[in-house]
Order: sequence, then C-alpha cells, then structure tokens
Amino acid sequence: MPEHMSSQPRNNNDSNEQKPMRGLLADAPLRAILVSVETAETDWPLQESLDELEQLASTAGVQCVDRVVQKMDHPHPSTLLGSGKVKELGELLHAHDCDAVIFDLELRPNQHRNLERELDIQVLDRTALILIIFGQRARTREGRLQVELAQVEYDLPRLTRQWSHLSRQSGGGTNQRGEGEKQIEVDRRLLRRQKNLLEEELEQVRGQRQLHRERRKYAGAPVVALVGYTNAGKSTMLNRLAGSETLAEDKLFATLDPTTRRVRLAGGQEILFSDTVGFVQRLPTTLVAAFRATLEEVAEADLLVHVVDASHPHVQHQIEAVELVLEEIGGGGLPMVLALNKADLLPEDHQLELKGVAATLPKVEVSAMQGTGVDSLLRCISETLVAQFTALDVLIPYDHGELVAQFHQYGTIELEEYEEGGTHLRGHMPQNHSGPFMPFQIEAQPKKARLSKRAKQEELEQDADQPAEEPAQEESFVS
Ligand SMILES: Nc1nc2c(ncn2[C@@H]2O[C@H](COP(=O)(O)OP(=O)(O)OP(=O)(O)O)[C@@H](O)[C@H]2O)c(=O)[nH]1
Ligand SMILES: [Mg+2]
Repeated sequence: MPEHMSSQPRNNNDSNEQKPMRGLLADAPLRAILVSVETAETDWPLQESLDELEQLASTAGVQCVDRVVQKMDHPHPSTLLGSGKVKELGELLHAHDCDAVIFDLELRPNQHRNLERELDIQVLDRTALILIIFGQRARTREGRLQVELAQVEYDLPRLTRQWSHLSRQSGGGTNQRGEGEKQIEVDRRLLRRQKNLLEEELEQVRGQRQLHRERRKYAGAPVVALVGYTNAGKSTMLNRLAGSETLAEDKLFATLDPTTRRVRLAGGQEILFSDTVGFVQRLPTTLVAAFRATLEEVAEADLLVHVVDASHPHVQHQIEAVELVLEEIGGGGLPMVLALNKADLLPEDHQLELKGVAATLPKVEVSAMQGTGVDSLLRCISETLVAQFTALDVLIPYDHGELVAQFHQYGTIELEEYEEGGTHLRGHMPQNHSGPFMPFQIEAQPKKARLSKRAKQEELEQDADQPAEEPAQEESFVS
C-alpha cells in the first residue's frame, strides 16, 4: 500500500484497539487559515459560521491563525476564489507557516484539486474537517466503520490529489506523469475494494444492532431520544437523568455513538433514554448519509427531547439547524419537548423568544450541570409520552394472536388475562399503533358482565323481542 494511504492518526488518544484511520483524511493539520466566500446567496451569518469552523478546527486539534473572506457575485468554478485571491492566500499561508487551509464550504472535487495544486498545501473543507473529528472520536465498531466509509467516499473523487502529489515529488516529467496515473488507478482500485469491505462489515454490525433494537422494543419501554446541536449538553443531561457516566466534554461532537440508558420515572414507568451524535449547521449530506443508521434510531423514538443551549448567542439558528436535520432523517413529525439547558448561565429575568415550531412545543428550563429543573423536565416528558398513548382495554379473540404480539411489542401492559372469549389486555399503546385494537375495546363493565359467546347468544335469543343495548363495537366480536 502506498505510504500516503497508511498514515497514522495524529490524535491517537484512545484505546489500543483503535486501528489507524485509512484514507486521505487520516491526519489533522496543526496550523491553518480559514477561508469563506460571501455571495448574494450566503444565508448564514458569515462570521458566526467561521467562529463555529474555528471551534470545529480546535476540536480536531488545529490552530487557526487567520481568516480570509472574499466577497464575490459567483464563486469561481475551478478554484472557488478569484485568481488574485488565491495568490494572496498562498502568500499568507506561507507567512503564517501553515499546514493547511480550511474552507467553510463544501468544495467540489475539481476545486479541491486545483486549489491544492495551486497552493501546494493541504486543503480541507467543512466536510473533511468534520470527517477528521469523527475519525478521532468514533468509539464503537459501527461508528468507526461509518466514518471510514464516509472518508473513503469522500476520498474517491478527489484521488487525483495524490497524482499531483506524486508528480510534484518526482519532478513532474511525462514519464513520471504516466506512473502517477497508473498509481492513481491502483489507489482507486484499492479504495473501491476497501469501500466494498467496509460496506459488508457495516451490514453485519447493523444486522446485530437491529436485533438488539427489536428485543428492546419487545420489552415495551418507550424510547426517548436526546437530540440537539453539538455541545448543547445532551450527554450531561443523560448523565443527570440516568446517573450514568457518558462522556461529556466542552468539545464539538464529543458523542458519536449512541448510548442508551434505562430510567425509571417517579410513577414507576420505565423509559429508555438515548444520547445521539450532535447536529451542526449544514451537516454535510455525506455525513447524514453515513450516520443514517444511527440517526434512524432517532426517527424510531417515541419522543424527542430537543436539548438546546439556551445561553448560546445563536440559539434560534441552532434550533432551526436541528429541525432541518430531523426533517431529513424522517424525525420531523415526532412528539417533542424542548429542554432549555444551561439555564444557570442565563440572567435572572431572561426571556427566551423562540420562533417557528419551537415556540409551540412544551418547554422546560433546566440546568443539566446543576440539576435544577430536571424533575420538571421528567414530568413534562412523562406527560407528553402518556398523551401520545391511547388507553386500551381490549378482549382479543384467540384467532387474532398477532394483535396480542403487537400490544407486547409497542404498548405498555398493565393487565393480561386469558378469558373464555380471548386475551384480555389493559394498557397503553402509541396512537399510531392503536387503530387495529379499536374494534375489540371493552366498554367499562365488570368482568362478570362480559359474557361468553354462548351465554351471550342465549341471552340474545331470550330477549329477541327487546331492542339491543350492546354497543356496536362489542357486537363485532360477539357475533
Ligand atoms: N453551565 C452549564 N454548562 C453545561 C450544562 N450542561 C452541559 N454543560 C457543558 O456543556 C459542554 C457540552 O456538554 P455535553 O453534554 O458534552 O454536550 P453534548 O450535547 O453531548 O455535545 P456533543 O456530544 O458534542 O454533541 C460541557 O462542557 C458541559 O459541562 C449546563 O446546564 N450548564
Ligand atoms: Mg454528547
């Protein structure tokens, strides 16, 4: 394998089982300049976005030494920046003795290549930076496989970078150029093979997780997913709620792999809380795709707790970015509670003015760090959950065994008895699962009054001339 494809991660800060990351994004540079372009279409406050990019960079271990912004009507198709600006940037990079330049945009592969060739330095964009962080932080096998796959997919169309790299090293003559191209083909084939292997491995790991998930569902406890912008305090909240010790850090993307904890509410109800990867504005689509499987768990939750850093100056933007990603992964319509976290950092009389969907949701001010408001949050979660559930008291005829299985799978059961007419189940079901049970509802009447089919029949025959008093629903299984 060529040397450039087997580089070791610089931040090899975790366990011995960590394999070296493969691909071009294995290493984080040390010093970098941040670059952004302001066009008429820029709809995100530019400096705010650069602040976040700087924070992302520092999470990856990169020091930002300067910022360059170019205002232009249309980005240059081959180098993004105008040629004068590229030259200026090259000089600045040299003056600051940088290892890299980081663009606050997603670069197209050709722009990436051209910039790298012209600047003769490592070029990164938002996606690459996030991929580096993900590579440093993923812990579980699935997390690492997802990141590696996203990295390989990112590398593939950009591979010619290696060619320019090779030709630079070797002086760039025609012969070497031919060799470089051959090398590129070899590299490409290696990467494609790597991609297939990763996909196969991922499939296996996911199959196992799906099994776990199904078993958990069978256990009946509702799943509450903590979602929110990166660094909002989700892991701290999970620790507070479950008394557990999930990694919480003042770093972006501290959590990459989903963690689930069982929590028992005051009323005895058990809930599974799961912590998830933090969202970020313009989470690159490749990454949303890579983490789709992990995020699907979010879309399957019974309730979302959107943890918000209420003390953040751009809280509304962060809320909207999270809502957008939720839409993308199919979790947009789920019931949701807002946890306005870091309340301890807010001034006493502070009133958070929320807009859009967020303004309409149940919300609780809380400090996951200090523990204030946590009980109210749990109460709010419990109430919102139960409001989603329909109370059911049903007698399921024995030839509808699949409904009994469904009740076990999706609902909570308070009573289960086998009677002559079928299985008597009492409990709660999420609304979207309760439809098929409606015909089997038992009206409020004592057990004795519910007659077996034969007894009922006899009664009906005796009272044939009297008007029937039974509700239509009951008749559907009596007759
Ligand atoms: N002051 C204050 N700080 C908090 C509170 N909750 C969390 N923090 C801090 O915010 C930082 C981020 O917390 P995490 O729990 O790691 O945030 P997260 O949302 O899990 O972040 P990612 O996993 O990176 O997405 C940490 O330094 C926490 O100590 C709070 O209620 N008040
Ligand atoms: Mg976290």
